[in-house]
Amino acid sequence: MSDNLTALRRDLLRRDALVLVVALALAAFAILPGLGGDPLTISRSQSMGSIGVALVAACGLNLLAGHAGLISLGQGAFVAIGAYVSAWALLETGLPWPLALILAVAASAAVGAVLSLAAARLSGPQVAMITLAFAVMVHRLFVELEIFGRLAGYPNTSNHDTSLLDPIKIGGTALEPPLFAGTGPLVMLLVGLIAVLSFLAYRNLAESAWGRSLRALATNEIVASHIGINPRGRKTAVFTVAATFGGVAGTMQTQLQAHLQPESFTFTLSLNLIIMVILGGAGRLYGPVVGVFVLMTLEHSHAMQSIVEFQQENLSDTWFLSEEGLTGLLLILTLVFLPSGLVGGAQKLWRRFRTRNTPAGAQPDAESLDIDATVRATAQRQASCAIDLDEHDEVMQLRDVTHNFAGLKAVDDMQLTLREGTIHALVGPNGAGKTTLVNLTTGVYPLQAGATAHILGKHANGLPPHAIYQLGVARTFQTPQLFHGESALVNVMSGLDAKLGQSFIATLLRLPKVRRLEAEARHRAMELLERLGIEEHAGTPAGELPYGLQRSVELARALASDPKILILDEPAAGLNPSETYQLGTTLEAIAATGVAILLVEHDMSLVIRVADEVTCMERGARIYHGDAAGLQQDQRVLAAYLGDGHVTIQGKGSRNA
Ligand SMILES: Nc1ncnc2c1ncn2[C@@H]1O[C@H](COP(=O)(O)OP(=O)(O)OP(=O)(O)O)[C@@H](O)[C@H]1O
Repeated sequence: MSDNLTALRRDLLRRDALVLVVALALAAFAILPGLGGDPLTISRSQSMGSIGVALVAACGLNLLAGHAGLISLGQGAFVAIGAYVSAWALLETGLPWPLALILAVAASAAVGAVLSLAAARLSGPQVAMITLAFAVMVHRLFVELEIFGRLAGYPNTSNHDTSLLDPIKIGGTALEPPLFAGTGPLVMLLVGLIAVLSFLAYRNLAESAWGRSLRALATNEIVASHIGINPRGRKTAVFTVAATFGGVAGTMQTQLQAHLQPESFTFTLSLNLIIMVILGGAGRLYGPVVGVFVLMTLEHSHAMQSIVEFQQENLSDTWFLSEEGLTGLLLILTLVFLPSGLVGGAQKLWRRFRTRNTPAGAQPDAESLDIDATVRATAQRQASCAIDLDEHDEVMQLRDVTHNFAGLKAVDDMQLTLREGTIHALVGPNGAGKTTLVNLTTGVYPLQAGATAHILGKHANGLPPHAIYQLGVARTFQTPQLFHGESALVNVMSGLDAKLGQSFIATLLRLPKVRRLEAEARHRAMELLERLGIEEHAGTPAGELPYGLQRSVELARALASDPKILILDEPAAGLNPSETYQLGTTLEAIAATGVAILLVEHDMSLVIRVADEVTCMERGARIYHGDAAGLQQDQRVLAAYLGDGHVTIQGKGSRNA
């Protein structure tokens, strides 16, 4: 354990050091040439400034599109709003410059929040469409609005040699816009500083429980809501955050250009930003940094222009790909050959290199046991330990629950009670309605009028999955639903993130409390992995783990929130006998800590071995409720489920199920 923790700590320190190096490199890139005394050339300032602007906008976009999976084609519109509103506020309102910039960023954020109210209801291509329409609308708005000078731009002057914007002053020193004064190192200082601070804020969000929740949302909304994330609330938040980064980029653009033209903010800007994110690696921390530098270097080094000229000279001077066409081609090639972008591709290579050079870790114990003999021996030992269910408090009561799917009665007037510290098995033939009942219990489907659900003394009718999670209910799924790109450790951490109670501002600033909670969450997740015997796989991406281990990671994630009620949907499916036996032992150990377990399962040897109480369903209705011994004698159960040839296994039994 301590070795693992030390390795984790070392890994964290390495990541922190890398962030610091990147931030310093960004700062040096933006600031040093200006402070060296050499006047910045106009084109140099333009290149460096535009890289800073694009970086900030792309970082925000990566949170939205890369981490949360909401592809936005409208990030350029928020840059436009930030730029125009900051120019207007500097010129017209007489506000001190910091307030003028804050006003502009707030305007972008507010518009983003309004747009998110619509976008948060949607997903996938619909979000892309809505943001595309928004980008076109905003561009047209700045083309049409008299106050912003229409096509002539803003401020509306034909004399572009001097800026109409009052230069920003810091301590009496004016920050001349470099395009006009030719140098403007202080402007570059300000722009560089904003870029670095924005990058750090982006990193703080991405590398936190908040960032993990975005990636969970992107992978599977239903699963995310079962680990306490409110999908709509989180989508609204990330939309607003991305718009805020866009607004910040816009205020930087104003400082660099001083004269704004609508043509700088066409849909192409939004398209370029999403290309940068995808090229660098959507959802990867350094994706936007790499994407912005590569694409902008290609543009500013005139490499693109050279390729266009090459085509014209050697192929055809009428049929050739323009610079924009080449950028589009780059996007297509990236999506086809490098879907995880340059950073993702490099990480994959690195992992392959490391696995090749690391001795294989111990595999799970595949030693085959004589399960039948073991089960019978355990069952006989336990038969004498029948428990008195009345001594265990009820923690969940479901009454009169019915659910129809387009005329099919999947659940028919079901009753179910779970008791603290006991295992209640829910069995029945395929299609009996077990999973539907679980989904009704955890809020995936609403309960019909007349049904009641009480969970830990609270009325739970109408509560969505994330609210049911907060009551103390955790679940697993019929097929393991892990976040495949994340390590096993991060998957387990995500199970307790919603309970950490980290505020957004504290996360943004990475306050000491956040760092402490993050370390504790890691520690707790490692403990759980160790408890399930899979700690050596902590750093492996969940998607690369064998099926049985994925089930264990999912169980650890469910346990991470310290649930009072644990619902497991066919946890033994796909496990070998040895793994199933270990699972049974684990479930008994969990129940012994006071957790109520609802076990949906077809493996009768497991059910009979561990269940204190059994409910059998057929065609949506309850046909049996009692102990495991009674289940095997019940004529309806034998006819509908177990079959006449069922060999009776002795189980735990209970005195009054
Ligand atoms: N989303 C859905 N839309 C329509 N019908 C559904 C839906 N989900 C389940 N059903 C139907 O409802 C019935 C109950 O299905 P459910 O998955 O709850 O059964 P189950 O007991 O969990 O089965 P299994 O043991 O195979 O998992 C089945 O007839 C199934 O086809």
